This record gives sequence, structure tokens and C-alpha cells, in this order.
Amino acid sequence: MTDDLAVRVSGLTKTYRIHEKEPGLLGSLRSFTHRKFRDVNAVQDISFSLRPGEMVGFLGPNGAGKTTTLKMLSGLLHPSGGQVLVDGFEPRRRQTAFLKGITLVMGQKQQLVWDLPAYDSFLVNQAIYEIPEAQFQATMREYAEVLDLEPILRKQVRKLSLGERMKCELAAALLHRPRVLFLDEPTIGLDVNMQVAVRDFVRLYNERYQATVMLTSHYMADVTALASRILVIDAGRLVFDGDLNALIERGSPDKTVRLQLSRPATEAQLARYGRVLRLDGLDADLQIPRAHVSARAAALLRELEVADLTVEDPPIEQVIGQLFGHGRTEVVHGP
Ligand SMILES: Nc1ncnc2c1ncn2[C@@H]1O[C@H](COP(=O)(O)OP(=O)(O)OP(=O)(O)O)[C@@H](O)[C@H]1O
Repeated sequence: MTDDLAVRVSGLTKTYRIHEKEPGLLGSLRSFTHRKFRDVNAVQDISFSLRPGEMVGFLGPNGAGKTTTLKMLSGLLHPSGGQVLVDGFEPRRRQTAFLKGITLVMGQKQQLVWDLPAYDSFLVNQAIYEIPEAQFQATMREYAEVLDLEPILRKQVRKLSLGERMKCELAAALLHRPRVLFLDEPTIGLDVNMQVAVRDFVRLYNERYQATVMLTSHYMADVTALASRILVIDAGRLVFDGDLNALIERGSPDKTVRLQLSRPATEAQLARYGRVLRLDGLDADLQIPRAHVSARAAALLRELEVADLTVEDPPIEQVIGQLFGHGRTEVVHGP
């Protein structure tokens, strides 16, 4: 089957059926005769598509359905409804050609063998994915250089730091040079330097191999650095699909203007331009509606003695929080 899209998802749904047991011994006994079930609608009727080479941030609060979606896209879970094509294949069939074209990296799970050096796990993956020796050597050289793996390749995985291990996990997961990457919290728990190393590697891989990347992360810096398009899922439903900037505009009608004054001003003076969020000596932050920012900034520069003025969007975490707060159920498409 051929498809010019890397990922095509239509009406994707996953319902988990969970067994509910009443508490206590009596509850346990009763559950033998009267089994009670409850359905959890983890993913509800979501549709979207990704073009080859696109990098997309997949955001949502805890329990929103991100991991469930990524597992269905990788063929680890069967959907309860809807259609999925990844790289032209139906993931649930887990055909060899499909598996050779994708990868799923889960920051909280590891595939490397704990008691062996990472290099041995790379050899196992070479055999599983039938990677020709020359390509294996070339890829190893490339990844070792970019991720600085040389000093850690021969150490037992259990002796590596979390960041070192994550770098090896990524290299192992990308050894077969997949075209589609599903990355579920690849930087979780890493220190800032390691987060940047992982981020840079993903960006380089995307550029070099035109790979499609779908990424979840609780670190907004990952998302803003890698993805310009964002999908937001909340309670199993897709509530936003569009440009990161459009999301910021929609989620927050205001901008923050940061001022450094060269002569003090009173709160009342500043309040003529916008809501005063902070006034600390010569430093002040004003909240100004987006549509008025240029005119008010010009007036501030004209009418007060300003040493420096910057205009900032609110933090993306705040924007997303506001979007969820609205409790939207239909997909909002950015431009
Ligand atoms: N195996 C399972 N059986 C029953 N319910 C499950 C199972 N896995 C997940 N769920 C439920 O499905 C919903 C979605 O979970 P999922 O792990 O996909 O969310 P998530 O967005 O990845 O969350 P997080 O950011 O916390 O990892 C949650 O309500 C969760 O409790």
C-alpha cells in the first residue's frame, strides 16, 4: 500500500475495559460471581495527518491519551475503532517492512540490556533489523560522534548515568534509520545539558534523513525547539491542531511588555498603558492586549524614559493550561 503521508489517522479510538473490584474480602469474593467492568475512553475519535519530514509536538495533561495514541501508531496496541496508516502500513499488522521504517522511544522504558555494554545491544539490533555491516559501521560512527558515545559504548549499561543511558537508548532505537519516529518523553528526568543534547540529535536526524517526528514532552523547551506544529489532546480528544504561534495567540490574548526605565515612574503612570504585573524600582512588567501592543509600546518609548523594552509571549505551559481550562471538545485548527 502506498501513501504520500507519513501518518494518516482517522477516527482513532481506544477504549480500555477495566475490571472493577469492590474493596475488601467480600468484594473479592463477589467479583468472582458478579464481574463488573468499566470502560475508559482513553482516545476518542481523533483524526490528523503528518507529512513526511514534519516534526510535531503532541501535548496534553497526564492521562490525556498520548502514550495510548503512540502505542497504536507503533502497532503495540490495537485500536478499538478508526483507521491508521503509518508510512503506508497498518501498524496493527506489524509487518517487517513497517517495523523497519519506524521507532518508538519511551523515556520511561528501556530496551538496552542492563548487564551488557550498550554496544552488545546495538549488535542485537543490527541482527534484528538486518542492517548491512557497512551501514551499521557508518551509523555507529555518525551517532558516536554526534552523541559523544565513544567513552560509554563498552561500559555496562547499569553503570551509565541516566543521560548517558538515554543517549545509548536513542542510538539503539535509531540504528536502523527509521523514517518515522515516535518519541514519548525522550528527555524525562535528564539534566538541562542532556536535554539539549537529545534535542540537538533529534533535530539533526530529522534534517539529515527527512524523518517524521511525533514528540511528547513535559519540557516545553523541547517542544518549542523542535516543533512548529502542535497537536493537543485532552481527555482523549484532539482539542488543537495547528501552529505553535496560533496556539499561543488563541490561548493568551495578552503579551507581557518588560520595561527597564532610566527614570522611576509610578504605578498610576504605568497603568495608563496596561495592567501593571510588577514594579520593582526601575523594572516593570505590563500586561497589554495583543492588538494594542505596538501602539502602547510606541507611546511608552515616547512618553517615559525607557532604557530597554521587550515584548514577550506568556510561557507555553500557561497557554496550554488556559486551553484545557476552556473544556473545548471540537478540534480547533490553527491557520
Ligand atoms: N492498560 C490500561 N488499562 C486501563 N486503562 C489504561 C491503560 N493504559 C492507560 N489507561 C488509561 O487511559 C487513559 C490515557 O492514558 P495514557 O497513558 O495514554 O495517557 P498519557 O497522556 O500518555 O498520560 P501521561 O502523560 O501521564 O503519561 C488514562 O485514563 C489511563 O489511566
